[in-house]
Amino acid sequence: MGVAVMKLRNPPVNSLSLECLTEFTISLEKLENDKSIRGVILTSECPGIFSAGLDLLEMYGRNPAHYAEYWKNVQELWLRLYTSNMILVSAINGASPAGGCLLALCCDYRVMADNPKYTIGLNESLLGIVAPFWFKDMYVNTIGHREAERALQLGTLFSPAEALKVGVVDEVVPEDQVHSKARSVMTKWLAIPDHSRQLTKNMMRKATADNLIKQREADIQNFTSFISKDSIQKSLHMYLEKLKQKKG
Ligand SMILES: CCCCCCCCCCCC/C=C/CC(=O)SCCNC(=O)CCNC(=O)[C@H](O)C(C)(C)COP(=O)(O)OP(=O)(O)OC[C@H]1O[C@@H](n2cnc3c(N)ncnc32)[C@H](O)[C@@H]1OP(=O)(O)O
Repeated sequence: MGVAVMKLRNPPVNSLSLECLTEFTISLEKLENDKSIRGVILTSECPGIFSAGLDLLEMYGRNPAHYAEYWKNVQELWLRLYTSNMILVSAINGASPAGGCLLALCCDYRVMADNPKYTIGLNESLLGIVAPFWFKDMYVNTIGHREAERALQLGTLFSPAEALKVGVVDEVVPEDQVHSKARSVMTKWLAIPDHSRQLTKNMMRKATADNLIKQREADIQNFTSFISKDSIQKSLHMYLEKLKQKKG
């Protein structure tokens, strides 16, 4: 039926390393250029984890040129996903913090597994960092200004039930039905003529995408100088240590 399934596989936690981001972008571009493909289901092959988000090791202890290169690729993937002409449905089968949530938010429809261990949200503030304006814009577009304002400041990671209530996801289903539900949602979306759906999607998303496109270079500079600060590097160090200690 012209649907591809993209399975994220970068063990152990599907963090979006530079290599993973690049591969993701290339795969997406190939699908976009393949006229037989009308929809993509985005999911994970890592048990219990959709994606741990951006790779912290790409943002910690590196040099400014590396940060700039990394951020350019993060922007590129986001622009491709957010403005894709294809129907994107995410089958969220695990934890989905920060950049993981960002991937899901780019989709046209989000189905999440009903497992309270899985959480989703833009938790950047918990790391001592700030979600960039285009992460924020997309959050506002999805859950509204008030909910986004609160969730961004608190760095809220929502359980599936909470995520459904606030609108971060569209549907929560038993874990063993996530993929079948994503397929049935896709079937419904495929019934809509592509040209009218694509024009409508473009109308809804263009202003948000353009907001980044017109200031990509400045955004890279902002990221690079922000992430290079000693205080921010210290916060990231502490967060990484906390992740290590969690293991005991
Ligand atoms: C007003 C002006 C301001 C200027 C603004 C400028 C804008 C710039 C701001 C910068 C914004 C940057 C945006 C960032 C977005 C992100 O995505 S940041 C990443 C956020 N991710 C997380 O917080 C997730 C952290 N991970 C977890 O919570 C857990 O690992 C998990 C729930 C995903 C899985 O748990 P579990 O299965 O128990 O595995 P762990 O033992 O915790 O982890 C295994 C292994 O993986 C490492 N790891 C985990 N996450 C990451 C990651 N994101 N990146 C790199 N590595 C990660 C973890 O440390 C373990 O490593 P070791 O085995 O100990 O080596």
